[in-house]
Amino acid sequence: MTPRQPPGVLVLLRHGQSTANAGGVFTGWIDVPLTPDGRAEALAAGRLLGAAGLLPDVAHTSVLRRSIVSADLVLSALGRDWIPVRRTWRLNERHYGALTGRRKAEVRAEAGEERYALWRRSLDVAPPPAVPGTAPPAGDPRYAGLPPDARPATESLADVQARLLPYWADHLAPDLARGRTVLVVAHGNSLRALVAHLDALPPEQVAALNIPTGIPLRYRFTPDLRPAEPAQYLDPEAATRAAEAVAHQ
Ligand SMILES: O=C(O)[C@@H](CO)OP(=O)(O)O
Repeated sequence: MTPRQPPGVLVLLRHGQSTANAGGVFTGWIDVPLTPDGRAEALAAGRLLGAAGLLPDVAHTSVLRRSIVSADLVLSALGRDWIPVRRTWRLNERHYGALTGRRKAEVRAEAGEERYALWRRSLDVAPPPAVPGTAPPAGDPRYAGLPPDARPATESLADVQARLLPYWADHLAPDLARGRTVLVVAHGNSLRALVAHLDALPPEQVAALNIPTGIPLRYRFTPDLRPAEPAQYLDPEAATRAAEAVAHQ
């Protein structure tokens, strides 16, 4: 029997700061660009990966440009623009329903602290659905091939997990099983959904989980693709500070 290859390393990265992040706006599936600071964060993430000797063999992004451009910047900083990159709507940010495009401070004042926290961080509560035709995927050609039952009007974090886990099983896990270093550049809530799954977090820990922009999070695995140790941010102090800032938005 040939011995199994040791699994590869997974690096999760939330895109750099977007214009909506900077403006305190619920983003979801809106396709906003990075700010200049966000571009700098992505380049710095590339340098952190290089310093840690983590050179991606393959990358995966959502179909939203803040993740696409962040991945491009990371790979260019590493001189690895040539690796294969796959894009999927399954890594998109959580669809924020009727909150999409609204200012967070305004929603919090209207809905109250408790509902605001449930909408942002609970596992099961989805925001109210978007009025049909007012938010992507409506009218956006990148989603033209999505079947009607995969076109969200809102999503809870559990809904995000349900659409993301097939991608983990079909693409991310097989890349890792082949020993590849796998870079996933995605979003605050799609990464919360993946981390909650990988770390088997109970709902109360999911509610307290915040992912900072632009700081790589490294996972090493056992042969059956369970985390071999707690995942590590490549800049832990900056990650703690930035995650607290996200929590208090
Ligand atoms: O607006 C969003 O789509 C997300 C991530 O930016 O925000 P939050 O951290 O409130 O879930």
